[in-house]
Amino acid sequence: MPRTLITSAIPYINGIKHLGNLVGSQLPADLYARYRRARGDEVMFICATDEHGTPAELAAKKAGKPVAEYCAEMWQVQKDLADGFRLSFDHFGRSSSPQNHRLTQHFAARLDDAGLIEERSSRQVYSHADGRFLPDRYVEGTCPNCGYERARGDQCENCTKQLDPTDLIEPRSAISGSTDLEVRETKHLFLLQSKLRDRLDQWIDGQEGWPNLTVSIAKKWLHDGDGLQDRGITRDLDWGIPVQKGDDPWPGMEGKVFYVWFDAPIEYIAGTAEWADAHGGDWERWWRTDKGAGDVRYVQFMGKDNVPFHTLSFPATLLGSGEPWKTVDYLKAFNYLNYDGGQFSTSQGRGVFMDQALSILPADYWRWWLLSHIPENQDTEFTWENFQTSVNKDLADVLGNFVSRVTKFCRSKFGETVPEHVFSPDTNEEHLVQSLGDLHQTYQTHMDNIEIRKAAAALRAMWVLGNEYLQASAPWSTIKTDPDAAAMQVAFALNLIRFYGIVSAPFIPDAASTMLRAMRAEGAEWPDAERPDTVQDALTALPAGHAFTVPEVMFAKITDDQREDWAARFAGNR
Ligand SMILES: Nc1ncnc2c1ncn2[C@@H]1O[C@H](COP(=O)(O)OP(=O)(O)OP(=O)(O)O)[C@@H](O)[C@H]1O
Ligand SMILES: [Zn+2]
Repeated sequence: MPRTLITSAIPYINGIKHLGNLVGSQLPADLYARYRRARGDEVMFICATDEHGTPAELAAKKAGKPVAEYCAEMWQVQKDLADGFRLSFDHFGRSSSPQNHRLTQHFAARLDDAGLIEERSSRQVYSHADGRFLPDRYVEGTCPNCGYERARGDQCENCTKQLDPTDLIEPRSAISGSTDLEVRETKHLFLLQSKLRDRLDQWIDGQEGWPNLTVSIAKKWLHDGDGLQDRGITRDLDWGIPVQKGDDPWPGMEGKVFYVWFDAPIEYIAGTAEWADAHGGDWERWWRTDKGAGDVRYVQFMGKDNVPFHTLSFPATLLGSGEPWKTVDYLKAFNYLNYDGGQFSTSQGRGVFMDQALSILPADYWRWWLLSHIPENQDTEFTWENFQTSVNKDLADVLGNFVSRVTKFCRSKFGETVPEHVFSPDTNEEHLVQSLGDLHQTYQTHMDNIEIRKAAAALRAMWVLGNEYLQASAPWSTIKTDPDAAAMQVAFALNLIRFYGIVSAPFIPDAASTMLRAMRAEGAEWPDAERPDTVQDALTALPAGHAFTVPEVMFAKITDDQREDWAARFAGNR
């Protein structure tokens, strides 16, 4: 059985995620996980909260809670919202887990043994007004690379360059805004990424079929300017993974913790170990090529700003350890989703957030719009008009309407079972089988290649075919002259609902299970487009006499009043 390991960039703990975060990482990862499971793979789908670092400390302080307590609560909030969006993680872990402590300290020890860690006195920004060292992202200033004025000390979000706070022009404290900053000496561990540059370069060259966005970002930071820089991997903070060499103390590093970007990706592995401890499985067969992970295909999902960490920093940790760890096989990165003429922003509370979205509409409405408009090749924008149009057209008019018409018509004329009929395909049926077969093949290929917008377009086109078939065959007229033909048409259309229930499930899992439940066809298997006669077989799967029910309305249309109300309610900042 093929085995697929899937990870989504892990969401930071300090607040509820917006729809941009969702569509840039967790949601497409879920789409793919659901698809691979439907295709019969053994799947391990891991996500977690990213809990360390100053923003968590500050958010806890603001909430008046100890940071550990705050993180535990926010983990639950994020977990519940993930469930609400039907994100089918095998495990939703926490980067603060004991498993991650152990693994992070283990990797640091291995890297040190390999001569890839060096203790350096570094100069760090101390803020007199705040009475503390300022970690990277709490120093803001102008990017030396592109001139963006709100660059953070760890990275410029405008040009994606990884920065050190001391690189910034006109630095200021992001906590207090104070410019009364002083650079002080403090000792830190550095990962000698520069020594790994050639190995990383070869490793990237050895990858087949990586998307352009991924390769170009990686190559840029590998070669531009001075090339890949050594990276400080420790911080003067309280909340984090204590710096240790495996189980042993690290002399001189007392009181320091690992930098959040060092421990966060290791949580992909630790999250699998958490899963194993909770469920009694073996995590190493997913992660160690010497322990059975040789046949695993590992796919990562993330927004573009995370690409350097996943193509360079995390692989540096894995390769540098000298141990046979599984590295990523395919890395799917996304551009940004913007919100109504501007950017989504967690800090400014701009946009629609996951809890708000679910408070106004069920998950499938959002999943469909987000996935069919995912910022795959360029940034895209959420507007309420566009959202209303897509939902009303694709989900209500096309798919929902088809299911409703077919099931209600059958109930009124033949009762709630597939009518007795002889399958004698006429031109309409032959056309449908042919066209649906072609589209299904296209759909499957795009899903295999993780071309999400193209896959959504093919799925939508398959739904449209159902309505076209109904219009062309017109069983409500046929029944007056040729009841046998009408019975066959209705039976055919009921089978189409079952087919839609199967193939739509990765995108709209709730509506898909409504369709399959209504057709009493739960557990129906994916029709493999590669097999001959797949569609024809699928469209004759429900035999005469098979009972069904008429489902509740699957999708309500969004009214103009609702659209205006929501646009007003979610304008401005949270
Ligand atoms: N507008 C966006 N569109 C698509 N993906 C995004 C967007 N903003 C962030 N992401 C991605 O969301 C994932 C989770 O992000 P994370 O929780 O770390 O928040 P973040 O990157 O700090 O975003 P923000 O600054 O808006 O809080 C990351 O993979 C990131 O690349
Ligand atoms: Zn920049």
